[in-house]
Amino acid sequence: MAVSGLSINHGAINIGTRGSPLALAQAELTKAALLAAHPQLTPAGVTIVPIKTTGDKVQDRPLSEIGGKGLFTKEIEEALLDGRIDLAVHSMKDMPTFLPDGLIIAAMLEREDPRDVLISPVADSIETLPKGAVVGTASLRRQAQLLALRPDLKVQPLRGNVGTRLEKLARGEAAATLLALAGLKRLGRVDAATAILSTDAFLPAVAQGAIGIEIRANDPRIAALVAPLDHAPTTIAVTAERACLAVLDGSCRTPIAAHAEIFGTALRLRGLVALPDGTESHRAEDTGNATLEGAAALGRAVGERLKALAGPNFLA
Ligand SMILES: NCc1[nH]cc(CCC(=O)O)c1CC(=O)O
Repeated sequence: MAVSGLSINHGAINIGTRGSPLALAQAELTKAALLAAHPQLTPAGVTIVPIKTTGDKVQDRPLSEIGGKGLFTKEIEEALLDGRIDLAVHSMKDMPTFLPDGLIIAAMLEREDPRDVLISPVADSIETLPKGAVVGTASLRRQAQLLALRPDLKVQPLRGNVGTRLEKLARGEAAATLLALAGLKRLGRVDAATAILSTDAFLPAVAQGAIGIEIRANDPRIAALVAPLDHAPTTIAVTAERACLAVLDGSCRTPIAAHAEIFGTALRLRGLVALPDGTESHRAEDTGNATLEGAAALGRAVGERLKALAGPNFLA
């Protein structure tokens, strides 16, 4: 490692992350995992560096309108390429399908529960929401699946970090919202959940609940450091989901969901593409080998099936 004139920096590790409470909680989880895996590391030797991203600055418009994915990662990836940080901790759900040259996802922590939850002060399920009620969500995937179940509901954007959204809901800005259970768990706010939605009724986003660790592709020191943090079943499942997304990723305005599960040596992947208004959707499902190669092949196969089912205009 280079030693500059003033700062002697042998082995200090900088972890880049967004500054939201959820992102910081995920960075702390990663730091704790690093310290547990490497007794020679000290808490003072591992620094969490919060970085503001475009996605954090824009609060007034749906992210799908400003360019969707990448908005939460660009500035962090620049810091990684510059050497200001050594690893970046991301919600894999927010990661673009393709990474910039020179960066790789070197490890994924064990996935948290991938399901979505309903949060509502006025109803205990999607079915019992009042007719025509307003549901706050900026996610087209959630909007499409919700409107398929309840075409009478109105969907409005509800932005901000998880805490802000819960506050907006409590103030009556919407009758309900939908959030990832994983985020609530990591924030210690599972108490806010009204109902957990089964993956059969509500297919999760690609990689929902998974935390990825991104590093420079040419940094063997950091690669060795994060290797023990990788949870292979999570990486296999998320590889299948992201391979499916890569086939379909024509437009960030097309709602896409995909969820992979391991049963012994088998990997099952279910995928969905839908219109944002919920009036049309297509599902595909297949099973492959629960290996990295099997996952990539399965993801591509399910993606191609969905593409064929949906037709060219759908994904345009
Ligand atoms: N798009 C924001 C985002 N990115 C990751 C999570 C939750 C944690 C996860 O899915 O891993 C959330 C909030 C939400 O969708 O409720």
